[in-house]
Amino acid sequence: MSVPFLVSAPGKVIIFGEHSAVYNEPAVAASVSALRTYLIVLPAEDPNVVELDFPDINFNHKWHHEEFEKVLRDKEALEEARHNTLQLSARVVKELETLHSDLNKTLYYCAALCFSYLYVCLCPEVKGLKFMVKSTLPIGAGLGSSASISVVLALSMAHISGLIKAEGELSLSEKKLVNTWSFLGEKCIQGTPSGIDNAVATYGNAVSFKREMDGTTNLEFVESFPQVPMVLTYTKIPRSTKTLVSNVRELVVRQPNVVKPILTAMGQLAIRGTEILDSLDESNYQELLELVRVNHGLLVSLGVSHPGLELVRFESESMGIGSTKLTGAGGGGCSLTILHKGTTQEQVQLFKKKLESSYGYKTFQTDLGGIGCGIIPHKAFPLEKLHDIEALFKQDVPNEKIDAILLPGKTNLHWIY
Ligand SMILES: Nc1ncnc2c1ncn2[C@@H]1O[C@H](COP(=O)(O)OP(=O)(O)OP(=O)(O)O)[C@@H](O)[C@H]1O
Ligand SMILES: C[C@@](O)(CCO)CC(=O)[O-]
Ligand SMILES: [Mg+2]
Repeated sequence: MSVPFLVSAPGKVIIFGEHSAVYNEPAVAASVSALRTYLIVLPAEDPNVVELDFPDINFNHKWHHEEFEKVLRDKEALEEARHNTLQLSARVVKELETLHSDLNKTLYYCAALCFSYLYVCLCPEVKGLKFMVKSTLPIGAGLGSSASISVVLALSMAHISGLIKAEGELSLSEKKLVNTWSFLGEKCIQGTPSGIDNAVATYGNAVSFKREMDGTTNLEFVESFPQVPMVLTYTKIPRSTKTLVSNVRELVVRQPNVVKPILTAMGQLAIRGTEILDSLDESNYQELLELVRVNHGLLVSLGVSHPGLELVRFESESMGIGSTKLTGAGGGGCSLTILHKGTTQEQVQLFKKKLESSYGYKTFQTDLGGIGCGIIPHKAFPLEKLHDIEALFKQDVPNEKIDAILLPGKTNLHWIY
C-alpha cells in the first residue's frame, strides 16, 4: 500500500423526511459538495501502530497493532461481520468495547469504535499508518458530519485493502461498497441510522431514498434537481443525532397510534416533495414552501425542534422571507429556509444579518448537489505539496484555507470520483 493518499466526502441537506426515514418512509436529500470531510493517510512514526488523528474533536489515539490481536483471532466473528453487512457484529463490537474501555462514556468513544470496526473488517493486516481527518462541515449540526467521517474511513480502508483500486473513475460497485461500509460506520456513531446520510455522502447529487423492511435500501437519483433558492442557518446549538433518534423511538413506543400516522404523513410529504423537486416551476413552487412548513410542524410534534430553531422560523415568517424547517436530526444544529419567489437580495441580506447579529448564528448560501466521495491515490498525489496539505490537518485551520488547497473542482488536484 502506497501512502500518502487523500480521500474526501461531502455533507448533505435533508429536504424532506428526517426521522421518518428511520421508519422506512421515503426521504429526499442532496449533497453539499462545498462542505466536506478530508482524510489523509500517512506513514506513522512507529511501524507497529495504527494512529488516528481527529483534530476537529481534539482526539488523537494510537493503537499498538498487538492490541487488535484478540479481535483478529476471532476469525469466525470477523467473517460474519464481513458477510452480514446490514448489521454490526455484536461479537466484534464487544471485543472492541473492551479495547476502548479507557474511552468509554467519552465523546470520543463512538468515533474510535467507527474507526476500529472498519479497520478490523477492511484492512486488519495493515500497520504503521496514520489517519488524519479534517472537516469543513460544522460537527453535530445536521449536515451529515458523522456520515462524511464514515465514508472517508470506509473509502480509505477499502483502498488500502485493494478492494478499491482507484485507477479510473470510481465504479458504481466501488461506491456501493463504500456505501455499505459507511452505513456500518454510521451505526457505530449513531445507533440506528436510516442510511440516507452515508448514501448522499457516498454518491453525491440528490437522492430519493427509502429503507426497506429487510434492511436494504432503495436509492434513486433525482436527475433534474433544481437549485432552489435557500438559506441554511447553523444555530451553533449542540445536539447529538443518536440521542434525538432514540428519543423519537421512545415516543413511538409510548404513543404508537399517535406517532405512526405522523411518520406516515412525513413519508407522503417526501413523495410529493420529490415529485415537485423533479419538475419545479411557477405552478408548484408555492406548494413546495407549504410542504416545508408542514414537515417542520410534524418534526416539532416529534419533539425534535429547539427554541433556537423556532427563532429562525419566526424570523423567516415575520420578515416574509420564506418557509423554514429544521434539517437533519434537529434539537439545534441547522435549519433550511426556502425563499419565496420574488424575495430580493436586500431582504435576504437583512434576514441573514438579523440571524447573525441578534442570535450569533451562522448562515450559508450554498449550491446543493454535486460530487460525492472522491480519492487522490498515491500515484496522483502531489508530493511537492505534502507539507502544505499536512498543515491543513490541524485544529483551527480556517475553512477558506482548506478549500483553497483541497476542494474538488476548485483546485488542480486530481480527484477521482
Ligand atoms: N470532523 C470530525 N472529526 C471527528 N469526528 C467527527 C467529525 N465530525 C463528526 N464526527 C463524529 O460525528 C459525531 C456527530 O454526529 P451526529 O450524527 O450527531 O451529527 P451530524 O452528523 O453532524 O448531524 P446529522 O446526523 O443530523 O446530519 C461527533 O460526535 C463525532 O463522533
Ligand atoms: C434523523 C435522521 O433521519 C437524519 C439525520 O441526518 C437519522 C437517519 O436518517 O439516520
Ligand atoms: Mg450524523
